[in-house]
Amino acid sequence: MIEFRDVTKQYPDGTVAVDKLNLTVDAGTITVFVGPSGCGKTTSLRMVNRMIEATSGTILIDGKDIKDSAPASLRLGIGYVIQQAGLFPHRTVLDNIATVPLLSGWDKRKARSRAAELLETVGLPTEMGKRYPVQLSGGQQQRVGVARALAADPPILLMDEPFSAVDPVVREDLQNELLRLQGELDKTIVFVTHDIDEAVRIGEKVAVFRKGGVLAQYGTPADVLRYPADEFVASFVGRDRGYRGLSFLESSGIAVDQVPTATVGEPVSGAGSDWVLVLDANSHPCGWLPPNTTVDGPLGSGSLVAGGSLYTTGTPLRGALDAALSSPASRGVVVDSDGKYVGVITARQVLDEIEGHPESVGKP
Ligand SMILES: Nc1ncnc2c1ncn2[C@@H]1O[C@H](COP(=O)(O)OP(=O)(O)OP(=O)(O)O)[C@@H](O)[C@H]1O
Repeated sequence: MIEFRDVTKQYPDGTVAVDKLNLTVDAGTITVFVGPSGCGKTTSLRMVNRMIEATSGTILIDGKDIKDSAPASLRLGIGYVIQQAGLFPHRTVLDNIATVPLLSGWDKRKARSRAAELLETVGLPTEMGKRYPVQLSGGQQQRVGVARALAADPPILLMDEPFSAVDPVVREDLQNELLRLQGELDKTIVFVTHDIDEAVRIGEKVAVFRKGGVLAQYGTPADVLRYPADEFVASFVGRDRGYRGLSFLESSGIAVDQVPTATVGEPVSGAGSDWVLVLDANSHPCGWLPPNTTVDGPLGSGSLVAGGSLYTTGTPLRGALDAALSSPASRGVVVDSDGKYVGVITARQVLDEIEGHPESVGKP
């Protein structure tokens, strides 16, 4: 657990970067500091490992004032990941990852074998260990940066805009990877970003900062989206916050309808005036047959119109709305957790479900 108690940082030129910050980061969670540029996120983060010293106030880690630990020994328990990974260009990937274990006195063999293990943990092939950072893509470098921060198995990980230099697709991969890793490692992670989408995606708690290093709101992503504390937070999280909030609204009991179905490889009995949903032999949806399509003989996949996205029961309603809106038949296909067809829903049904939900988005 990390506690900020009345923490203020004023730089020598008089800039107050962080103003009386009070906040507790729970152990084993991902807490995201988010806010516009210059609002004190990085300064707050770097005060935790004493790369920046607070002007006043106290920071406690597991109840212990960080000022009572020498910065070098404090940092052994705190991994640090920065934008563009910050790898040493003249060291191989393996030696980059082994940096902290070597500094802590491990022998070279043990440090390298730990590094090889970590490459795998972050989803990179071991052969990559021999390469130099310049021979890796941006996303791969970021993974190495994460591996390096994890090398000494620190309980705390500080991540400063770690994924902001990669393209959106790689970024999503890295976010998923971080969530997967956290499921296994259970670290206390503080993650800085200026991107609200990233914040609500990966944060269990989100701290929204405003200019002058003032904490505007601290809560779960769902709370920040549904009940922004003030106008600043409301405008920072954006006008589509209602739609984003659907990410947190789940429905296990949404009522579904049925449509005519056909199976690939079998004859279609009596094409009618409605869309026909085509399934494979295991009941997984493959696509749609438009109304009044005649099929001679067994149904091949060539005559199908691609389906929209699928909605898995029990997952957030945002997926249900997307399935309904992206379906050529104007009905979203609902599947169970094994991907088997359950039924269909219209956008209207999803909206009715949202409106009837006690936690409905935007309703206090
Ligand atoms: N060494 C410094 N000397 C003086 N002012 C500084 C120094 N470092 C940061 N600042 C100022 O402190 C404020 C907070 O900066 P900080 O880097 O913590 O913000 P941030 O929210 O992380 O911003 P960004 O998203 O742009 O990185 C800014 O106004 C910045 O200009």
